[in-house]
Amino acid sequence: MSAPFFLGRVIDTIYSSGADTEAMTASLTSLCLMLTGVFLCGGAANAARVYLMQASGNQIVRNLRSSVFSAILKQEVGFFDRNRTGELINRLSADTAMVGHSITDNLSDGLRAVAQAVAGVSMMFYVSPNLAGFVLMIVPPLAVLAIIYGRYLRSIAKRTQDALAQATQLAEERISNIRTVRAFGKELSEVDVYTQKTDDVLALAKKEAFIRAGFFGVTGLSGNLMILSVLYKGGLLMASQHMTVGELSSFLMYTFWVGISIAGLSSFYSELMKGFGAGARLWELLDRKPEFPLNEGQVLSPDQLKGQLEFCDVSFAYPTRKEAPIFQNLNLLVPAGTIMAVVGPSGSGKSSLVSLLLRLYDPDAGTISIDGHDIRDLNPYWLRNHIGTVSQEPVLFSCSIRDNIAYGAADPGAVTAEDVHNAARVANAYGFIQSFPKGFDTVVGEKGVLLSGGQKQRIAIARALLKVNKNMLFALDAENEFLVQEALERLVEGRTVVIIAHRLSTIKNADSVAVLDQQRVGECGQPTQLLANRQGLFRKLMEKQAFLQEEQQRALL
Ligand SMILES: Nc1ncnc2c1ncn2[C@@H]1O[C@H](COP(=O)(O)OP(=O)(O)OP(=O)(O)O)[C@@H](O)[C@H]1O
Repeated sequence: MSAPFFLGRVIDTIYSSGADTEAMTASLTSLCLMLTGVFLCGGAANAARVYLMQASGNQIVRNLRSSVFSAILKQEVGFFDRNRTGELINRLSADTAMVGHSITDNLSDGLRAVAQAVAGVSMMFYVSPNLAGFVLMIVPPLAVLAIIYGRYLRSIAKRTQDALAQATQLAEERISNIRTVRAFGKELSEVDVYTQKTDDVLALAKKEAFIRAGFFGVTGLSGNLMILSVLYKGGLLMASQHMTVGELSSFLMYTFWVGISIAGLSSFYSELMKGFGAGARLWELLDRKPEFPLNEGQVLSPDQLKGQLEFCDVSFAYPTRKEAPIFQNLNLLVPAGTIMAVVGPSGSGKSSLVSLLLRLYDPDAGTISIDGHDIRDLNPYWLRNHIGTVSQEPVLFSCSIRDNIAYGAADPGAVTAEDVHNAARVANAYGFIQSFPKGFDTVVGEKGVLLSGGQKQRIAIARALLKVNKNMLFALDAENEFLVQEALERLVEGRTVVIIAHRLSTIKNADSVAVLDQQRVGECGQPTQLLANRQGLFRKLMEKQAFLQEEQQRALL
């Protein structure tokens, strides 16, 4: 707005200088050329500013996303019991985008507004320090108001992102479990629940719009007040001959200019505060130290690792349910190279035992050791790499069967097609994979939903095979069909195995069996010996278990 004014002043100066027409034309031409240059340079500088801010902004968001993702993946399993997937996904996508916006596009516009305001205020002081001092008295109360407003906006942005995370959490859970939702015919009621959650977001957005409108109203009003004060005080100064008409009119122009800059600054400040609010949870995530390290600690050499496993006086309760102990003074010894079947009623803690062995959680008391080394001293990354697991419901990723199997290897990129085929053969998976039109390139769907339970297990066995290490331990919880069982037997040959057993046939193949009862190992010994004890826990459990076939029931009697 001040550019034409500037031009007018310059032309005025040239003509009033009394120079001859030729010189005037020459200076006017050079002035026009200079202004064209400035104009073009200004365009180029603006383009460069926008491009650089966008490019660096995208880089910042990318770095932020990757740091947040890395911080999430480093957390201990207990963290994931407390924080839900959809919520974390929301942090990773929506919160980072908001922070990104507030420090990129917005920052770029903000910097321009700051530069404009500084230039405008400087010119005001240049033209009349006296009048500028008077007009800018409005700034301190405006600044106080801005601080209060900023705090409120930050907290509302934080609450909005939290509400959005809740809605995303619900959507993620229902979409990823659509089969269950559909089986219960809950589609419509779920839509209602989701809409309610988004209503919370809307209510907060309305509040934000209201408070923002109020602040913008006040900043607009203060711009007008500045103009009024210029007219009032400037009029007085002019009357007392302390100011000329030209000075007052140029001062007024600069006041307009500063007023516009303040509007730009308000918008910038609002977005920045929203970004700070959205970022609060991100900084919390980034600063959170996992309860135990991921890749620190002792690493055993292959000849040190024999595979003897011992639970000694272990007491444990899940972090989210400290009041409900799962184990109390549990003791269990699995000699190297033997198979230990763990049995017990549902909820007795069989899977929890495996979680402790993998150090997904730490016991509250007692120790778990491998070849005499407390697993808390071992590098968790190394430990998990030496324990093969196949669970009852293995989770596959939504990529090809080949990629799913190769995932088991330390370096999936180095796995050859032959390695994958061999692993599939040993795991009894080769036949069914080849029967698919796309063979090993078949995509298995999210969590492997496009495969049957047994097929998933056999692919999981092939995946575990690629992780095989000479003296590895195994924790198994999968045995429901013959082909799976046969594959498992090949997988575990000669290794220390803890198997969560559901079938008598599996138990009979084990060297010993441990019965979990009342938060400890109630009975442990050879399966045949335990079966012979009619009053024993194992015998009673076997008699009770519905999965015992009639034939086996008779054999027991
Ligand atoms: N992540 C968790 N947080 C809190 N409690 C849990 C968690 N996982 C399991 N539990 C609780 O721990 C107890 C033991 O569960 P666990 O899964 O180890 O039993 P299980 O013997 O393997 O049962 P099942 O034979 O039914 O699979 C149960 O009461 C369960 O509710």
